[in-house]
Amino acid sequence: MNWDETAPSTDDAATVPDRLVAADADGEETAVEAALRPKDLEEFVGQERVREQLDLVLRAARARGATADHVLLSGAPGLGKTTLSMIIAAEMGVPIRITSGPAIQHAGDLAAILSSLQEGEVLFLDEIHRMSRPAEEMLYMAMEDFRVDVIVGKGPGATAIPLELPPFTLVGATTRAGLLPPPLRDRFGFTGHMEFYAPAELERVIHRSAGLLELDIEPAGAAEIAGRSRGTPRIANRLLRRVRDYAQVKADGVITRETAAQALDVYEVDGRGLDRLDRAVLTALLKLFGGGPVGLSTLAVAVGEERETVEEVAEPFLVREGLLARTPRGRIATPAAWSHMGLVPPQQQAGAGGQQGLFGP
Ligand SMILES: Nc1ncnc2c1ncn2[C@@H]1O[C@H](COP(=O)(O)OP(=O)(O)OP(=O)(O)O)[C@@H](O)[C@H]1O
Repeated sequence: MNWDETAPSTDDAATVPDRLVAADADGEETAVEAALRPKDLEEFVGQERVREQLDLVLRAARARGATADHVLLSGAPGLGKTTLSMIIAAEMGVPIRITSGPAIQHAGDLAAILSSLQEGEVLFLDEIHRMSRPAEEMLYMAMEDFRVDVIVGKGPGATAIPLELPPFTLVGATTRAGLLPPPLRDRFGFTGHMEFYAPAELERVIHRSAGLLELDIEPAGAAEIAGRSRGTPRIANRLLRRVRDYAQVKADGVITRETAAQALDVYEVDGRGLDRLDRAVLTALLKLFGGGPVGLSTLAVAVGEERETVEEVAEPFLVREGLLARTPRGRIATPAAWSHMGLVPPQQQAGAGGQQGLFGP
């Protein structure tokens, strides 16, 4: 494998340092993650539809003795896009080159990578939606005709020198498929959308990782971690490692439901996967603003965080979980938010004659 660069795989979103439930990989995690990556489609947990479709695409290409079609993988961070790209290369028996959109600032950067690919090689382009425009245009031709025009010189004297490329498979990954220009999207032969994982699937991921790390884990312990992992294997693996530390220091090393729950309580990741920031946002919304509606800026000031942090780091998960809603009048808490935080909505406290809330009595 060949790493062209190791730029962080975050979007432009605000980040909170050392957040245990962040879906992006932190710098030191890469090596640990590499050890836990499934090596083939058989080992890859969940994503049944994408897996089945991809299996057909790869088998057919192998049977024809051809290079596999270009593949676009979309989905949130930490769901396994990089892992799947490595599996594609492994299944096809070819090497893989890994780079990312932000690392390719000039068309020349891309030309250098493309011209050094081996025949059949997989080029994994993470965050493909963040590539520069000239590089993107060069990629169109490379994907379609396995050829690029390298521009030599400047101004009226500039000439385009055509460069033949070996056939290769581009695997593009994006958190936002909608941001890709249609001409680029159309050049992929197969698009797979990665979904968040069901708790039972995360349990399988956790058992598999526990096996590789030689940990003693009970099924109920795995279920407890899975329930707090926000549908994301990367978070599940990270929580597992923290629980392992706790079990080693505070218990006899065995990961039971109790050990897992106690460990994750220490790390302030609650039963539903909310962390300190998520809970602070909900607490302010419920206790200070009666469940809303309240404007984002006001909510951010109340929590003592930047507006972007609340909007980009905390809110997406709270919205996904059905705990918070964004409305034109501001943020509101849902009934589920009140019950998750163990609080009673004001209209219920006031009894039947009390003020009618947004969700009725
Ligand atoms: N389906 C899966 N089965 C088992 N483990 C998985 C699966 N998907 C992801 N993982 C594990 O989760 C971790 C993160 O996966 P990966 O790096 O592939 O995510 P990603 O979608 O590429 O994230 P990013 O977009 O942030 O780069 C890896 O350690 C990998 O082992």
